[in-house]
This record gives sequence, C-alpha cells and structure tokens, in this order.
Amino acid sequence: MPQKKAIHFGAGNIGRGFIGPLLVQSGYHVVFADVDSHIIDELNTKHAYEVHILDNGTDAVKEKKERRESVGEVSGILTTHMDDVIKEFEDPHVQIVTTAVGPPVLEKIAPAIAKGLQGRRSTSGGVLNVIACENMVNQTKTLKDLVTRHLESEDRAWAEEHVGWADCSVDRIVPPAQGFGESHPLDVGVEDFYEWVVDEDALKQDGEARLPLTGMKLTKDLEGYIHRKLFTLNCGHAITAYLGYLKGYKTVDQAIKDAQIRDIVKGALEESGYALVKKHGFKQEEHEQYIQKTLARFENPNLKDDVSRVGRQPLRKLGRGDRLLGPVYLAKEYGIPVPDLLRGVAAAFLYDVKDDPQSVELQEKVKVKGVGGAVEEVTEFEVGSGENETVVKSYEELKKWKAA
Ligand SMILES: NC(=O)c1ccc[n+]([C@@H]2O[C@H](COP(=O)([O-])OP(=O)(O)OC[C@H]3O[C@@H](n4cnc5c(N)ncnc54)[C@H](O)[C@@H]3O)[C@@H](O)[C@H]2O)c1
Ligand SMILES: O=P(O)(O)OC[C@@H](O)[C@@H](O)[C@H](O)[C@H](O)CO
Repeated sequence: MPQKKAIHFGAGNIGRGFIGPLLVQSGYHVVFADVDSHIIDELNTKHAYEVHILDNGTDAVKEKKERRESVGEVSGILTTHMDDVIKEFEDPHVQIVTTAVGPPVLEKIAPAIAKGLQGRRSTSGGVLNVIACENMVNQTKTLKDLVTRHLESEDRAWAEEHVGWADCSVDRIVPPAQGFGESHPLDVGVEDFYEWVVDEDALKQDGEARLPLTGMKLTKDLEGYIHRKLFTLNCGHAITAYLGYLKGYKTVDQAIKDAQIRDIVKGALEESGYALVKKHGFKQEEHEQYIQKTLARFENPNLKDDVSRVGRQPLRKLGRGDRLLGPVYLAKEYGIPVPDLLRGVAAAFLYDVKDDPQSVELQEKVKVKGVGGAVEEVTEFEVGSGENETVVKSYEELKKWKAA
C-alpha cells in the first residue's frame, strides 16, 4: 500500500523536534513546507536527521548523556512555490496538515492552504484534518477563519464536508538547535517530556485518515488542557524570561535558579493554579505536582534555552487570553489575589530588546503614554484600578533590578 503523507508548515524547532517525528513514527512521510530554502534543500538532500533528547536527569547531566532518535521519510517544499504546495494537497495520500510557524504567520500561510484545498476539491481528494500547533487558544479555528476568507462558496462547502479543523495543546520545550555541527543543520535538541492533546470532536474521522497518531492524545475537554499548559508552563516560562532578562541572565535555567526570580514565578503559578483548579476542577494536589514538574523542566541546563526566545513578542504574550493576562483575568473571576502574576506582567513592560519589534513597540507605548497609560492600553486595566496600580508599583520596583 502506498505510504500515507502529511504536510507540515514550519520546519523549525517544534516542527522538526516534535510534530514531524511523531508523524513519521505513525507511518507518515512528512513534507515540510517552509520559506527557508536552506532547510528545504537539506531536507531534500538528506531526507533524514536526528533528534537529540537532552534529558535533565541528574546522572544524565553529570555524564552529559543524551539519547538520539533518527527521523527519516522527510522532504521539503517552499511555500513560495505555490504549484508545489497545490500538488501536495492534490495527492490523495496526504491525510493530515499541521502547522508550527508562530501565531503571526498563520495569516501568511492561509492563502497557500486555501489554494491547496481548492486543488484538492478539483481532484476529488478525500478527507483531511488540519491541526495548527501554535501556542494560543483556538489556533486552528483562527487558521480556519483565515483560510476561509480565501475560498469561494463552493470550495467552502466542500471544505466543511471534507476538512476537520482541530484545536490542540502542544507541549515540548525545543530551543533553536545548537552544537550539532555545520554538517547536521537539520538536527534538533529537545527535552524528553512531551504532550500533544487534540480536540476529538473537531476531527473528521474517516478510514485511513483516522487519528490519534502515536504520542497524540484526543480529548473532549481541550479547554482544560490548553489553559493548564498556557497558564502554567508558558506563563511561568515568560515570567522567568522577563525577570531573567532584567537580571542579565542568558538562559532560562540560569534565571530560574535565582531565588528571587523563582519565588515570583512559583507564586505566580500558584495564583494561576488556584484559578485553574476552580475553573476546571483539577485536583489541587495533582496540579501542585504539575507546577513542580514545570519548574523542574525550566531547570534543564542542557536545553540552554535563551530568555530572548522565550520572551519573544511580548505584546502577543500580553494578549487578553494569553499566558500572562489569561490567568490574571481568570483569577479575577474567583476573587483570587494575583500579586506575583502582576509582577510578571510588570516585568514584560520592562522587556527592552531592540531586535524584537514587539518589544520596541511596547517600549514606545511606555514612552508616549507613561507606564500607567501603557498598562491601561495593553491590559485593559484602567489607570486608577487596583490592578493597574499594582503593575505600576511592581514596574518601579523591578526597574531597580535592571539598574543594579
Ligand atoms: N519551540 C518550542 O518550545 C515550542 C513548543 C510548543 C509550541 N511552540 C509553538 O510552535 C510554533 C513555532 O515555534 P518554533 O519554536 O518552532 O519556531 P521556529 O522559528 O523555530 O519555527 C518556525 C518556522 O516557520 C517558518 N516560517 C516562517 N514564515 C513562514 C511562512 N510564511 N511559510 C512557511 N513557513 C514559515 C520559519 O522559517 C521556521 O522554520 C509557535 O507557535 C510556538 O509557540 C513552540
Ligand atoms: O513559542 P512562544 O513564543 O509562544 O513561547 C515561548 C516558549 O514559552 C514556548 O515555545 C515553550 O517552549 C513551549 O510552549 C513548550 O511547550
């Protein structure tokens, strides 16, 4: 039987280090679609690479042990070559389309996906599931809306019947590849832990295209999983990065070892945790273990994860439903005080990195409107409100860390 295929947009860290390998383990040939011609050329020359699992167990660290997994059955196309994209979508062996390009890039790949779906319809292609693996709530629904704008009504009707659009929660820390040598540009280093949870009800389950894949969990309660991950792992990660930046640390593991930073991060995760337990009915004890496990993941020294990667795009991270304000607003619903979460929000306003356009934009807002005004605009907590005042006070306190 000919091999089933997957198209994955974004041959970056999470694409090569997590989603691609799980698709391959599940028997798919993975066609990576990216704008990076160097990576695409390498994929089409080597058709294989290695994932280095940078275990953070004590012995492994001492002995610099690492496990490796070989990933074969991969190739690449450029998203700028529309004919190649359409040809892949027309291939009846393609059953799943995944993405890991970053939330702001979804609108850029939407026209290519729309053209691909038009081609698939015109060649009477079968059922397809699309899963966007981006760190945001409703990422695949967002992609569906963006793609639908490029479809005529008959194509839309076909897509409603033939395409499943499933949101998900995707979790594995994958920093940019480092130290594998110039002759291994596709290799990537990852942590051992992973979790990929997909909204079961949104999938089109049909014949060969049936899911889950190896390593994928299906759920009917995706909101609980995505909130737990985004408001714990990503929340703590972002606060560690912003506070780490203020103290001049380069990596997340260095920052989380600092007692002052750890106290704030732990406090923030406890505040967020009380809200998550109330909202989703998690068991308090199990959630505390989840927090402990999360902090241990940040400590992994082998990942060497740069605070600038984790802190990237602060305005996105300060979005109303995202990792910082999401738990703040959730806690507010239950009257839970959130001083450490608001310290984390304040730290984001101090993140001043010239080659990050969102950091530059945020600093400009602070310059033009003052801290309180900028906080009001971004967080929707009005000047004079308790939350706004707490963020401004924390901002002034944390500013001294930078000066020190
Ligand atoms: N790295 C992680 O630890 C991790 C974990 C979970 C989720 N995520 C999420 O996965 C997504 C990707 O993150 P990453 O760390 O892999 O980033 P990355 O920068 O390593 O990878 C993104 C890839 O998308 C490609 N790309 C950019 N524009 C494109 C376009 N127009 N068409 C096709 N490809 C394009 C880039 O060339 C790059 O290869 C983000 O949404 C992130 O939040 C990352
Ligand atoms: O990818 P971002 O910018 O949304 O967030 C940065 C990190 O927190 C993130 O990539 C984590 O490493 C990942 O979410 C772990 O599953």
